[in-house]
Amino acid sequence: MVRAWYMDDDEESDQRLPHMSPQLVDLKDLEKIGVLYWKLDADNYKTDGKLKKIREERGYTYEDNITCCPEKLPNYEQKIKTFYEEHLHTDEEIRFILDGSGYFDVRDANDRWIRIEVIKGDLIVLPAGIYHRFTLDKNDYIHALRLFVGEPVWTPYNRPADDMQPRIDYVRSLQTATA
Ligand SMILES: CSCCC(=O)C(=O)O
Ligand SMILES: [Fe+2]
Repeated sequence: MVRAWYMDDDEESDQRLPHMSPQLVDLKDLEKIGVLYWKLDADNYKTDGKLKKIREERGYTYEDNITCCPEKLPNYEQKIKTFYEEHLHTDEEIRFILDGSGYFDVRDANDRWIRIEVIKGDLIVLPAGIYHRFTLDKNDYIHALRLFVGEPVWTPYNRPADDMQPRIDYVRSLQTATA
């Protein structure tokens, strides 16, 4: 099961540390803010049909993969910095972790940081318009599939991006969800 928690207030120390407060977050809480999660078999996903089914249901037609580690990611230092700047996208961010681990941080409805630990076999979908960021953990390694609906657009829009339509739509969806 995915592990998630509210982050502690320590903004000084290494982003790669867990920054775990005692307040845990469960899947239902993640669903309320539009974050979806599945546990799949990362060794057999090509043949067991489960990812295929999700892809068909959600229209994920595009796929490539990304390896984040100093040796494999071109422009590593810059990319790691960019991933950790608070941003949103106009589309879902979909990652299936094939190996390694890391943290996706997402803002909850009250603007508090929730840290989601992702490990091998985790498929996570962040909704369009959610403010978020990504960091590697102390193992400095993750290998993930990136999925997308149609031609991929990876552009991050750093906060503040409150006037963008996907942000407006996302905020509205939160209000409906909690009404
Ligand atoms: C887990 S994949 C690495 C991070 C990433 O692709 C992103 O933040 O866009
Ligand atoms: Fe992102």
